[in-house]
Amino acid sequence: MATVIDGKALAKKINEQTTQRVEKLQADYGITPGLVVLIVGTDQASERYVRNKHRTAQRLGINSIVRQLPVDISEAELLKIIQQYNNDPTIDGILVQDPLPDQINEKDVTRTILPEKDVDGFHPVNVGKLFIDDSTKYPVSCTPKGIMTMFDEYGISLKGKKAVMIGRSAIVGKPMAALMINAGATVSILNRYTPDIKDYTKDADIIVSATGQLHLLGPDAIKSGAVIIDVGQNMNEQGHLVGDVDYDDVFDKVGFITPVPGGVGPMTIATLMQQSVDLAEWGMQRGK
Ligand SMILES: NC(=O)C1=CN([C@@H]2O[C@H](COP(=O)(O)OP(=O)(O)OC[C@H]3O[C@@H](n4cnc5c(N)ncnc54)[C@H](OP(=O)(O)O)[C@@H]3O)[C@@H](O)[C@H]2O)C=CC1
Ligand SMILES: Nc1nc(=O)c2c([nH]1)NC[C@@H]1CN(c3ccc(C(=O)N[C@@H](CCC(=O)O)C(=O)O)cc3)C=[N+]21
Repeated sequence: MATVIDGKALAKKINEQTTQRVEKLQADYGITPGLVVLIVGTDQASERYVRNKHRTAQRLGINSIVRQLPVDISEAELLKIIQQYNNDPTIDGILVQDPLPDQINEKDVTRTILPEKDVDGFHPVNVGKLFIDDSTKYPVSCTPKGIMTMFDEYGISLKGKKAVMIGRSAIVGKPMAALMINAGATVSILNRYTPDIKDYTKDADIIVSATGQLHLLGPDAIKSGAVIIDVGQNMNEQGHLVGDVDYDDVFDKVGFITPVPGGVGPMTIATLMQQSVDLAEWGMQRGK
């Protein structure tokens, strides 16, 4: 029998802790964590995620600012806006929502956000710290970090495990692989050119899938008792939100599985809130 990893319930628990931390920062130091989300253009899915983030932040007592920018904004203009928030002491975290239009080079954006305000953990300095498993405090991409919280909560150890990461993006695949390497797993990172992903997935103890491909994994692709973490957000043939994995078909075979919706998604948002407060606390400790 599979255990469902209930991301929604765990997110609620994390959000309660975050609320208490926000209250304490306010009571002890008169500080309210500030998060700014910049969204370029009017991608529907992006707008929905940003709305969710904004609502959650407000509920938790975080000062959340959402700025919708025109789809034809120049890169120079966007970088200037980021600089303004870099210099704004009321802002602790800056997030620029993916995807960005073609005229904007994502890496320029990533480099411009101060590492100390990089709530997504995308800045090269923070990515470098993750790869060297640095012992200081630094932000990490929220989706992979939230998945590590899920492993922890459900007593899933990575040490000595065979883990497969399907996808190699800067937001999910690479940082997730790094976290699993740091936790002692043996990690394979697959991409669209991997000739046959089953060669890897059928032996894996842990599979994290972040591809955005419907029906990527069925029961034939997985080992009995495997842990399945489904990051994908896809619309199926019936117009429902589903993951990369055929959930119902694999359910009886797996050990643990995250549902979509209600798995990784809510944990991404809870981790973003948690990390916004982390940045505010760390800033204060540095004597910002
Ligand atoms: N739940 C959440 O909180 C979040 C969900 N998502 C969702 O996760 C999915 C991935 O997002 P993101 O990482 O941003 O997407 P990207 O498009 O940046 O990356 C997708 C990755 O999947 C790989 N891939 C695509 N098809 C296959 C295949 N058939 N076999 C093996 N690898 C494949 C690509 O390979 P290649 O590099 O070779 O092109 C790429 O590395 C999306 O559905 C997105 O909506 C994303 C972020 C957060
Ligand atoms: N700079 C940046 N940082 C991000 O973290 C980032 C981004 N850009 N661009 C887009 C992706 C995607 N993403 C999601 C967040 C929450 C859900 C989520 O809450 N999903 C719900 C369903 C929500 C719904 O109803 O659509 C669930 O799975 O239960 C999904 C996806 C963050 N992203």
